[in-house]
Amino acid sequence: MDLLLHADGIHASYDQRHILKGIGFSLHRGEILGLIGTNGAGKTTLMDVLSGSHKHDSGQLMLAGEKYGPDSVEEAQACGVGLIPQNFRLLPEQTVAEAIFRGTFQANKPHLELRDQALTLIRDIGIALDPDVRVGTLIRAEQALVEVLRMVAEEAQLVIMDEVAASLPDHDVAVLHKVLRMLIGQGRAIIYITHRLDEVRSIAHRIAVLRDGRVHKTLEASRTDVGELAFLLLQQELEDSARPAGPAGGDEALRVLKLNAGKNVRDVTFSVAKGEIFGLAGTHRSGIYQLVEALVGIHPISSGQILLNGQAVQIQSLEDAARLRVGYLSDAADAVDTDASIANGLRPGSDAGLADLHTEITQLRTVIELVRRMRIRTTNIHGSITTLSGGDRQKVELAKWMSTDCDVLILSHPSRGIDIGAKETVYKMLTELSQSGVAIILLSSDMSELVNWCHRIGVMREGELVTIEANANTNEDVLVHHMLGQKFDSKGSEARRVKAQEPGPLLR
Ligand SMILES: Nc1ncnc2c1ncn2[C@@H]1O[C@H](COP(=O)(O)OP(=O)(O)OP(=O)(O)O)[C@@H](O)[C@H]1O
Repeated sequence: MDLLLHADGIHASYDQRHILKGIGFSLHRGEILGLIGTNGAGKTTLMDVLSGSHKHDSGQLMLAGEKYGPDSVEEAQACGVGLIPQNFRLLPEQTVAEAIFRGTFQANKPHLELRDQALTLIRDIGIALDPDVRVGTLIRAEQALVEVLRMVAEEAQLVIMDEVAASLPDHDVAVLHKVLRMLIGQGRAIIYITHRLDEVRSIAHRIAVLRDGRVHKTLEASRTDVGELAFLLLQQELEDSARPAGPAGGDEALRVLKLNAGKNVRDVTFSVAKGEIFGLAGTHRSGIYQLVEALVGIHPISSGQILLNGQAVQIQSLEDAARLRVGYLSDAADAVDTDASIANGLRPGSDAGLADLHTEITQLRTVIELVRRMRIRTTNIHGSITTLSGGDRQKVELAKWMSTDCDVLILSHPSRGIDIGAKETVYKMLTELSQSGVAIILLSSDMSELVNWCHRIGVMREGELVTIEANANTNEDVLVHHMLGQKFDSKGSEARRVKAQEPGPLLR
């Protein structure tokens, strides 16, 4: 194969903190290199170096046989290197055609010409996207495809994808993978970062395991398995988490009665007990997001009732929800308060200025314990949240909600961006929280997570709650079947991501 990129002895740091400690690897045209590593291992830093947003201190990069070391994103782009970050940088008001050509030399062409070119690209790739719709109205899977098309329009030879599939359901991940295989068929190369080990095995040719700023090992994807990858990452076997045994059995904490919210939530009725973890599954257009947003007052309710501890309540804003002790962790990219320090982000109530010395010390002990337990990589808990890796920021946000005094806690994709080791901790903490009597509603696109973590799982499709499954009577395939409204048999969870090749709505 034709060598595209070679990295040798790459070192990089932030504020005197040595992050990359001599990275070496190579990448060929037509190849997908999976990159895995625990939170804070240095994956994003390495990608920032390659895509021109962070300068390395020493070491050598060669791209297509030439010395490479971009000083800016634009320079990297001109050399054929493009990055798709986890939080897409799309402007919601732009049309698909404008978004595809944004930042390219073609962006100033007349609208109709851009539209025709976008249509050709869309057709060549074989996906179903309307070039005239605004990107703000697309679901995340469609936005991911727009970002991929932007790479094609930029004529990127090396495409870097940083956790792009996080929080996408399996059938959308399968479509994305299909498009990526098409891109490498055209001679491009891809670096694919993910925390999902089954996914990386199904898409990558080789997998590089990054540990503490170094490439610890590179493996052929076809010759490894999830167990070996987990061991290489964590240096220990992954614990088998037991599925919740039996129903939660507490008194009712929340009851939702014939709730209607626009056309996306129709006649939804369910209840969640104290101490229960209640999962919610559904595609991006199923109405699950509007349902939870209606429960916390973000999305207006047209009719129906919400009862908390048997009392009917009106929740018209997030403030109402907080007053009624209903917490909500959304999975929106802008949810993290970037001005806060790590300690303040983790502190329950977090009004540090008013605390007496004793309270302050107790709170700091709690913060230090959380940092240790959740394996947050930091040398300074008073430093800004922005100095944390993406996964560690998510842990701070999650820990804050878990230590807030709520009766009902709604968590949307709580493990997004969190590595497999810390995921186990998250599950233990959620279990402890539910055992203390909190009712938890968990939205996830990861069916294994729902099955492993939840007492019962409700599935929404086309605005309706089509089933509520008791944990003991369900599995991932049954949930996907209800989500899509069609039979689905993956023959085992590890193959699920590879086999979900049914032409979904995204493919033509
Ligand atoms: N802007 C910054 N300033 C200071 N330190 C930073 C900054 N960005 C990242 N770091 C530190 O660099 C280390 C590596 O972070 P990086 O984001 O590369 O990790 P990662 O492997 O991508 O993690 P994740 O899986 O959580 O995304 C972390 O310990 C983080 O605290």
